Amino acid sequence: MNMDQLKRQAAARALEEVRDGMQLGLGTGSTAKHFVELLGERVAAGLKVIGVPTSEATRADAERCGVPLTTLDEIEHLDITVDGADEIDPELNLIKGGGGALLREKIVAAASDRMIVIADDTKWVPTLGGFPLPIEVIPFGLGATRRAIEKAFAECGVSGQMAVRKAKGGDKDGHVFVTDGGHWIVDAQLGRIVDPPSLARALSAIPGVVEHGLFIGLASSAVLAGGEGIRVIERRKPKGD
Ligand SMILES: O=C(CO)[C@H](O)[C@H](O)COP(=O)(O)O
Repeated sequence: MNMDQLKRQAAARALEEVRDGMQLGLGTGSTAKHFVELLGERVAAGLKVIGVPTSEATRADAERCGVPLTTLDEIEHLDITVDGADEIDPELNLIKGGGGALLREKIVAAASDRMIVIADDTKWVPTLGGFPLPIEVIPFGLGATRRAIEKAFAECGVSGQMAVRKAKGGDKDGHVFVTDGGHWIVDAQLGRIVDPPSLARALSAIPGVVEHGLFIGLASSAVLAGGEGIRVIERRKPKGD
């Protein structure tokens, strides 16, 4: 089974948790796209749900698949968000933002009763940090923000190269990548993040940082698809801890 088939399997398993009448957060990325497509098939067969997309790309996919959409201004809470991840550790802390949608993804996950992470099992790691940590920043004063980020890294026992993300492919190829919110992303190659909650707090305190890709205490469960089948890992602590 190839990687794409594994991603679709994980998405199909998460879909089993969806019930009639649910309000859903719809994640971003190639795995979440499978979920949106499979959800669209169920909607066509009569399932009544409504979704909040975490990016303009997911909005377009959901519209194409016939999934009705709303916003967090129109509804008060979400039952489940289903989203992918770039890395997942045994505490179900995540690195997200490889697709650049981390800000909306975090807002939507935080507004949900449950966040189900779907992934192929290569995303499961003992310690976060192999994947470059995306940090969404305001372009104004970027030099000062980068220095503050470096200081936060040093205080949290990590270090590594930072690079402003560039768009790959399409008509924006090679230009600075701009998020749906109009911000930039700095990717930090940290290697090993010894204390993700401390680093998350330190980065959140920097004025020029809009959001970062450390999702701490947000995921309720992870559905991991691999060559030997599907593993579902439940978070032990309550959401938010
Ligand atoms: O965080 C994300 C987008 O901002 C994605 O969920 C993450 O990058 C995983 O993507 P994929 O399912 O394509 O591997």
